[in-house]
Amino acid sequence: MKDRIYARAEGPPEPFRFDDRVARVFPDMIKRSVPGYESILESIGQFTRRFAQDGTRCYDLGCSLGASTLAIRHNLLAKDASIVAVDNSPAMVERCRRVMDGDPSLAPVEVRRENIQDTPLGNASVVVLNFTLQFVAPQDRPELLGRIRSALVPGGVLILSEKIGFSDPEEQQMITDLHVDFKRRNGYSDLEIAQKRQALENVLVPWTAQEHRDALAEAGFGFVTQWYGWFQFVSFLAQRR
Ligand SMILES: Nc1ncnc2c1ncn2[C@@H]1O[C@H](C[S@+](CC[C@H]([NH3+])C(=O)[O-])CC(=O)[O-])[C@@H](O)[C@H]1O
Ligand SMILES: O=C(O)C(=O)Cc1ccccc1
Repeated sequence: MKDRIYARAEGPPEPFRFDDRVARVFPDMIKRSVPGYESILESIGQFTRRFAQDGTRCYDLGCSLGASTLAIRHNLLAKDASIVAVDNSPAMVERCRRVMDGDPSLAPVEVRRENIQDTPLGNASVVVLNFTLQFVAPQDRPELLGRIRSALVPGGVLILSEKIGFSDPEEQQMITDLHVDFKRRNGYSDLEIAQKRQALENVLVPWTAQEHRDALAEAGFGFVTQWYGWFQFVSFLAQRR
């Protein structure tokens, strides 16, 4: 279904929430808003093949409708491995469960409706935060990254995709303008783009790439690389050494 959530002017928009209205149009919304989204999913599958270990768990934190969960599931070659997908939005979790039930692959998946800040984590070889950490309050991010690092087995990885910010205002403006062009080309009107930007203010709080690197190092990840970047949408691969 097509995303028309911000198509009409109805006064100042409410803060963005992952409610039923968003869940219904989410695949269309994320594809038209995040450049390279589908390539990132493909790479999450590739990383799962390389890093998932026998007898461990893979976590998809902030799973929405389970697109990353399926990328993991379809590439989970490790023996006795299972998947835990977590999201705190009832509308997303309900739909995600249906997606998993309708998928024929055999790897066991548990979908939990929980806050990723208190969901239990352990014996993990692959953890995915695909555009989720950006919605956690910045002051709470270090603790979550520390818990993820502690839950990983040696050699285990975190795939962390985020919309980042830039400390140089000129760079921030240029990248924002290029992203607006991208959204326009994907059929969003200037009104839709402006209203969504307002709705996301103080809800999606971007860190800079350096803030991400510092927090990952502080959490104890021994290796970090930014393997993906298109405009302000980037992804890091961080490994427990
Ligand atoms: N504290 C939290 N606890 C649990 N869930 C949360 C929390 N905060 C946000 N969420 C959930 O994180 C998801 C973020 S969308 C992820 C896309 C997906 N990863 C994908 O690969 O398609 C990204 C985006 O919309 O830009 C939403 O479903 C929220 O309910
Ligand atoms: O649309 C945007 O401008 C974004 O930053 C990406 C996005 C995609 C889906 C939900 C929230 C934000």
